[in-house]
Amino acid sequence: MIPDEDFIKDDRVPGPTKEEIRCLVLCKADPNGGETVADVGCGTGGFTLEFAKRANRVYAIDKNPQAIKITRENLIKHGLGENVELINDDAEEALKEIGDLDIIVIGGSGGRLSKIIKVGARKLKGHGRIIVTSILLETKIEAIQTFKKLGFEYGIIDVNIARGHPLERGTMMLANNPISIIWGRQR
Ligand SMILES: C[S@@+](CC[C@H](N)C(=O)[O-])C[C@H]1O[C@@H](n2cnc3c(N)ncnc32)[C@H](O)[C@@H]1O
Repeated sequence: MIPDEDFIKDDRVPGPTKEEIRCLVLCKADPNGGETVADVGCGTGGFTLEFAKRANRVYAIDKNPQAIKITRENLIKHGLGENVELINDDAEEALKEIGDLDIIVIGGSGGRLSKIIKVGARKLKGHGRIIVTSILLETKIEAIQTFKKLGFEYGIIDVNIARGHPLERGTMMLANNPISIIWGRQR
């Protein structure tokens, strides 16, 4: 897993998704090397880089051109990118244009989550899965409701991570913001 501090960051682009959360998303996505993956709302490329190392092909999609630029820079910094296509477009439009997918990770939806999941679901191969990360209560409810409507199996975890920070007298545990991971797959 790539440490958070090894990513190039930008004030105009949120991310990277914290290392421990990337780890759990990979666990739920369970890539074995042969998959085609879409990282929807790639931001700084947190998921894009991890999947570039573990899947066959990755589409990194973001509507913010600065996010695409930073993701490209992070791929280059880490010697990755040969199997990555960067797409600067809105998620729904981009997903319509690309081929079949095994894994879709959604880290940003701009209030269009339900639509994005539905468009993405049409591209999923039989065993395909969609993983959503969410900091908003409303987003996780929307994800679950959409998976239910699609007849998908689904699951959710809330993750609260506290990292140890060394102080003079000991180690202080500092909490990160809680985040939810919601996943769905065809039955
Ligand atoms: C929280 S950031 C994702 C961080 C990323 N997972 C990382 O590790 O750097 C969310 C991103 O989603 C993008 N986004 C939001 N709505 C979108 C949409 N409808 N289509 C494409 N990108 C979108 C934003 O531009 C932003 O860069």
